[in-house]
Amino acid sequence: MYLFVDQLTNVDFSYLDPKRGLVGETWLADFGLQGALDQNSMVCDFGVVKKTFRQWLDLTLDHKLLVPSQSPCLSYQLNDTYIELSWKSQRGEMTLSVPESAITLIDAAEITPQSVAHWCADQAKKLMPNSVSQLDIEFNPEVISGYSYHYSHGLKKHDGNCQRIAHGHRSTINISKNGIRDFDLERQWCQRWSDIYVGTKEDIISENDSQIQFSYQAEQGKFTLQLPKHWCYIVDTDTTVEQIAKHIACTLKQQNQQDEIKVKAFEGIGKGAIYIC
Ligand SMILES: Nc1nc2c(c(=O)[nH]1)N=C([C@H](O)[C@H](O)COP(=O)(O)OP(=O)(O)OP(=O)(O)O)CN2
Repeated sequence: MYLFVDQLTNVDFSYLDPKRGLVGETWLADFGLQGALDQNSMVCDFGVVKKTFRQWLDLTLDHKLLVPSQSPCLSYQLNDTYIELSWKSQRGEMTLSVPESAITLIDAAEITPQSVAHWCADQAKKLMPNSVSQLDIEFNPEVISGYSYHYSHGLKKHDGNCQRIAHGHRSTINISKNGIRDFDLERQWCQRWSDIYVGTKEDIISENDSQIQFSYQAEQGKFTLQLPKHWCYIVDTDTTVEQIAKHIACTLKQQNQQDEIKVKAFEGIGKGAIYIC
């Protein structure tokens, strides 16, 4: 018998890519289980399936940086409970030092929905009863009819995992001018923010013509990230979605002073903030 749970949860994370560098991403997770029926005539109780895999994905992928451990772009070392790594992509080089818990090493040459699903199914199969003979996982991006952008960031004041300096999202945005959706502005913003690191000015500890280094101490430890300047967009505030919506709206207002600008900024899927000015 085959049991499925579509869109069991979604995961928000960043990953290292050989061409794009640091990429913020959001995927929906579908699960499938092949197995014999138990004494309750079930392959496995839906409640158990959902709770088990949601918790496991929260611990393993959500708000983490996924690193393909077999990639030639990667070099890394573990120092006690910290990981230090360097990533040489076609777009430039990035270095990072973070608590080990902020990283998941995926045993693959590249991060793709398929490689991560394959790795996760291997790891998570043992969480199911022996009567389950096969676990299938599929990751898919949300179907977005308009434009979207991929961003990474870290919220040093967050008391949960959003404090990690390189986690991210794939998000859409709705921009209206005087009550009418302006798809051209949405396109422009999403092009500007494709594969961007949105950094907070006060977290910059050094900067030269080509590189920016961010560092902060948060509850989980010290986070340090050095990136090519052209991967970054710097704001004066924290990078919560509330501040992002406000920043985008105010920037567009400066260029369109006679108009009312409304920005509905998403953080991942189905949530975000609205700012009107
Ligand atoms: N009001 C806000 N709350 C939170 C923000 C924010 O910008 N404004 N941001 C975050 C983090 O950036 C985080 O990445 C959000 O992801 P999310 O998946 O929603 O995190 P949760 O753990 O809260 O939700 P789960 O569905 O359990 O993963 C956090 N909060």
